[in-house]
Amino acid sequence: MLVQDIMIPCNITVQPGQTALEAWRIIKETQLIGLPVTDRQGVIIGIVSRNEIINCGPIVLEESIKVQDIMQQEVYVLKEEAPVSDAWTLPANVFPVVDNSGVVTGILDRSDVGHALFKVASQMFQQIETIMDSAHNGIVSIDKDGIISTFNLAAERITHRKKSEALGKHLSEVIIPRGLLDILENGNYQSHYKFSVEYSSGTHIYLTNRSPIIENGQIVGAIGVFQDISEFEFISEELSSVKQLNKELEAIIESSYDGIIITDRNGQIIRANKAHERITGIPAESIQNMTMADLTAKGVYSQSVVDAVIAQNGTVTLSELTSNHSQLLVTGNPVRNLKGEIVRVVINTRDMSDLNNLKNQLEESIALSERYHGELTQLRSKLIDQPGLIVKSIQMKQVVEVALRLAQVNSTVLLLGESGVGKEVVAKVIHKHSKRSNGAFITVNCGAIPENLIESEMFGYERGAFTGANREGKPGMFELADNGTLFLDEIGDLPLHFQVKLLRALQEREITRIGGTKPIPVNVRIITATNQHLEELVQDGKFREDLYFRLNVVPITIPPLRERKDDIIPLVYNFKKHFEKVYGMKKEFSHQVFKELMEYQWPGNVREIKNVVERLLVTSTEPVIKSVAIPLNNTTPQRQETNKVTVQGILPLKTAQLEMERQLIGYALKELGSTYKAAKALQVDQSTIVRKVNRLKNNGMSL
Ligand SMILES: Nc1ncnc2c1ncn2[C@@H]1O[C@H](COP(=O)(O)OP(=O)(O)OP(=O)(O)O)[C@@H](O)[C@H]1O
Repeated sequence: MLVQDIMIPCNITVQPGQTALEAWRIIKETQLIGLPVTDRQGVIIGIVSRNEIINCGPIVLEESIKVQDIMQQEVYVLKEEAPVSDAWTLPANVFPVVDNSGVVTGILDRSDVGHALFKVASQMFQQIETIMDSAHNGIVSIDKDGIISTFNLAAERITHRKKSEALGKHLSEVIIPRGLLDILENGNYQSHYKFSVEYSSGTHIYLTNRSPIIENGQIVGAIGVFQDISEFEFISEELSSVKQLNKELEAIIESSYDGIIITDRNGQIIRANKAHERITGIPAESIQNMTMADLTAKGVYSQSVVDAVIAQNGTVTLSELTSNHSQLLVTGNPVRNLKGEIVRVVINTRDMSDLNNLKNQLEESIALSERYHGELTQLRSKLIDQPGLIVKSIQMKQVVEVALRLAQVNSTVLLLGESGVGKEVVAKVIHKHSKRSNGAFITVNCGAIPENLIESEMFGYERGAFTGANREGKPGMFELADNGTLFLDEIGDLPLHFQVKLLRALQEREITRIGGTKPIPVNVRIITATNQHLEELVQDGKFREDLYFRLNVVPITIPPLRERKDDIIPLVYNFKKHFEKVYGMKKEFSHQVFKELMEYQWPGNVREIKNVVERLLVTSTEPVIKSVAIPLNNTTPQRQETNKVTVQGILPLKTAQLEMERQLIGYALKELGSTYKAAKALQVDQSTIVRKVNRLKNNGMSL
């Protein structure tokens, strides 16, 4: 606002020599608040104001009182175009106003200046309030006592408190964050300060700038501008997850072995991966400026899959043969906007030549592996097919396969199975296929050696070691089996006192002959066998646990014949052929014979089959044997068969006793296969059988 806008226009002036009364009359007539006093040249030299004339009282009515007597010489002349605020700062109540050439054009009253400035201030205040209310950010100001003095519309919206409720109240009664009060105390400016407030509806995050209001160096209040950025925070989180997603997508596209290009609906290429460069030879950078039409023009593709996708409004797969004879499978997938319009096409290019090569290689590998498999099976069956060894059932094949594998290593093997199942046969297979096959295979039937002889049998003795010993001394089984295999059958019958010695020999790999002082190193592979339950013997204290663990390194269980019936007929044929050769005869078995043999439970297992076949061949007079004439299951006689012993003449009782024992024990051993079983069947101790067998041998009688 300028001086000319609020001045009272007037060009009347008075001379210093004019009477005060004259000046009073002019003021009264014109209603002016004062008149400028000019000299003869028209220069303003003072001012007479209405108040001053009145203050002079009745004296002004006297002719002698001149203007110069009552005028104020300290006069502040204002230019028409000066801002009104200039007048406010000057110490005068009436101001003469002049134009640019210094001619008096008006009079300005200080109270008009005050009114004008107040009006301007009101307008400005109104404007500031409008500006504050139109601000998106909440604005709150407080005075030095924390009383809210400003609270704009955005603050209303953000805090859900009415301006009318907020103004004049202490800040802590209106809003939760009290940070503005801290500013009153510390006077620090706080910029971009983030804080969150928990509401029942959820958490809101705010960003605020707070600053103190300072007047004359004193904090008189504080103002805070704040913004609810919960939405931005959410968007920012969304944005970073979208960015992450974009990165992942890029990584996926780049890691694809297939070529991938993305175009807009017009075929303009937006993106292509490295694999596409590998397949087509067009650098991924230069392809960015191309279209699908360019690629077809270059002969990379014979037709545009983008056009096909647009035409068919869906996924399209095309088969392409490139100029360098690569076969490509090109699939275009449309990407649609919310309206369902196609906006992008993602093209996957697969080089089928690689796949075809791989397919061919795979087929070749399969053929090769089938050939190797066939050869392996042949080799395996060649290995399994040992002369005189029948391995037809799956169970027995598994046993022999394991045995062949174990032949390659030196582990101690424990063969488990009923009497006559073929434990010794399997032990021999292991030995025969091992690196020790050139060494000896020594079998020791632990149950057949008298307790007092076992050590000398196993470890040998030096000359003169004991009475009755060979003069020259004798090597034991360990020495005989050096560099070969020692098969310890019926290991469960080993006397306890010898078990500890055997364990030491196995651990130290050396033995000491009886009567000897020097240990003899031996390189022997130990295979043991038993038809007893060693764990039970261990529990009963009849077998040392440490020896049991030392021997039970690799156990192989040979199933009984009744559990592998597929072996029965091949075994029968095998033994038939064998005994026909031995006895020089040829006979046939009827269907009935095979049926009976198949149905029988074979408690004596393979050994029993062997005996039965021999018996059938030698006892039958017919060329075709019609049935198994002898009772098959007569292997474990429990009844007293008194009529089985016949006396045909007189002979010494001792001789008769020996002969009876020879026949009976010999029969039992042949039928049942072990001293253990024979002892059980004859209802005596096993040691009795062993003792009697030795007595018979000592009497020159063979079993
Ligand atoms: N698979 C087989 N093929 C041919 N003959 C076999 C087969 N299995 C065992 N035999 C024969 O059966 C008889 C008994 O076999 P072997 O002595 O190996 O049995 P074992 O289990 O060791 O018996 P024991 O426990 O009584 O010592 C032997 O004459 C052996 O040749």
